[in-house]
Order: sequence, then C-alpha cells, then structure tokens
Amino acid sequence: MQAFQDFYPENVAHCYGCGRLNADGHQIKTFWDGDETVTRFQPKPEHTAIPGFVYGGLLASLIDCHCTGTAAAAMYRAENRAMDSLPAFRFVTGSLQVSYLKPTPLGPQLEIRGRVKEIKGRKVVVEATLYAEGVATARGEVVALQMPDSFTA
Ligand SMILES: CCCCCCCC/C=C\CCCCCCCC(=O)SCCNC(=O)CCNC(=O)[C@H](O)C(C)(C)COP(=O)(O)OP(=O)(O)OC[C@H]1O[C@@H](n2cnc3c(N)ncnc32)[C@H](O)[C@@H]1OP(=O)(O)O
Repeated sequence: MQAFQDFYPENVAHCYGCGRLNADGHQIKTFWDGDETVTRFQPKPEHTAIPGFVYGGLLASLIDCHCTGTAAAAMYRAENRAMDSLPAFRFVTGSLQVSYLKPTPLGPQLEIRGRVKEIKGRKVVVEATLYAEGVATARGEVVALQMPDSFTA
C-alpha cells in the first residue's frame, strides 16, 4: 500500500521529516485508518533526550510531518480525488503546537494517530496523538497551509 508521502511530487520530496528522497531524514509513512491517519516510527538510539527516553524535538517533527501529510490527504478526500491527480496539494506548517504528556520510552515503535479538525479554504487544522505501547505520551496540533509559490526554489 502506498503512503501519502509516496505521492509527493519529486520537487517536494526532500523534507527532513517526510521526504522519501532525503536519505538522512525520517522518511515517515502515513496511511488512512478509517477517518484517522496513522504513522508508525521506530526511534533510534541517537534520538535520545535523557537516556532511555525519546528527544522531544523528534516527537515534534513526527507530529509535524504526520499532520502536513494528513492535511494533503484530507484535501484529496474532500475533493473526492485520487492522490496522484493534478493539481497536487502541497502543505507547509503555519503553526505546530506540542504538549508532552509523559516521558516517551526509547525502544518501542511509536504510533501517531491524526484527525482532521477543520478544513477552511487553504487551511487544514489537524490534531495528533503519539503513543508508545498504547500510552499517549504527546499530543499536538498543526495548522497546515497550502504552500505559497514563494517556496519554489
Ligand atoms: C496525500 C498526497 C499528497 C500528494 C502531493 C502533496 C504535495 C506535497 C505535500 C507536502 C510537501 C512536504 C512538505 C512537508 C512540510 C513539512 C513541514 C515543514 O517543515 S514546512 C516548513 C516550515 N514552515 C514554513 O516555513 C512556513 C512559513 N510561512 C509561510 O510561508 C506563510 O506564513 C504561510 C504559508 C504559513 C501562511 O501564509 P498565507 O499567506 O498563505 O496565509 P494567510 O492567507 O495569511 O492565512 C490563511 C489562513 O491561515 C491562517 N494562518 C496563516 N499563517 C498561520 C500561522 N503561522 N499559524 C496559524 N494560522 C495561520 C490564517 O489565520 C488564515 O486563517 P483563516 O482563513 O483566517 O481562518
């Protein structure tokens, strides 16, 4: 099954969090699960904050790209269009808010689940919860905006 990120056009597939063409990035993969979206990610030893626990910046990055990917997929769903159809939706982060609820253990695979809160014009608001072994350890919200032309290098 193809992930949302597998549909990103080549010129926007280099993001550190989600670009499949960034060999040094996280290359997250996000899928629909009913009305929710899900990403699973295995942190590595270098993603340490305090020994035994995951660095919060990594968790923010995972939530960020999970939510921008969800925003793009949600726009396709809202327009009843296939994800490889044109014009492509490209989203960037307007705001990213993260609450760290509990320390996140380094070891288990993490699961991020997202839900669309609002679609309004070029803006999509997505909320996400990050779980380690079924326990919610972080929660976030992203305001994603369709990418302006000024981002084109
Ligand atoms: C499923 C298949 C898909 C296939 C194809 C998909 C294509 C690929 C998709 C994805 C590519 C991968 C890329 C991932 C990216 C990862 C995340 C990043 O790291 S992104 C880098 C960090 N972010 C920036 O550098 C942004 C810098 N800021 C800007 O460029 C602008 O400020 C921008 C675009 C965020 C907003 O500017 P405006 O001019 O478009 O916005 P205005 O028209 O003023 O507002 C529209 C609405 O948005 C709200 N808004 C605007 N900025 C906001 C902000 N910063 N925070 C909260 N809300 C904001 C406003 O309040 C307004 O809402 P009201 O309509 O009134 O409800």
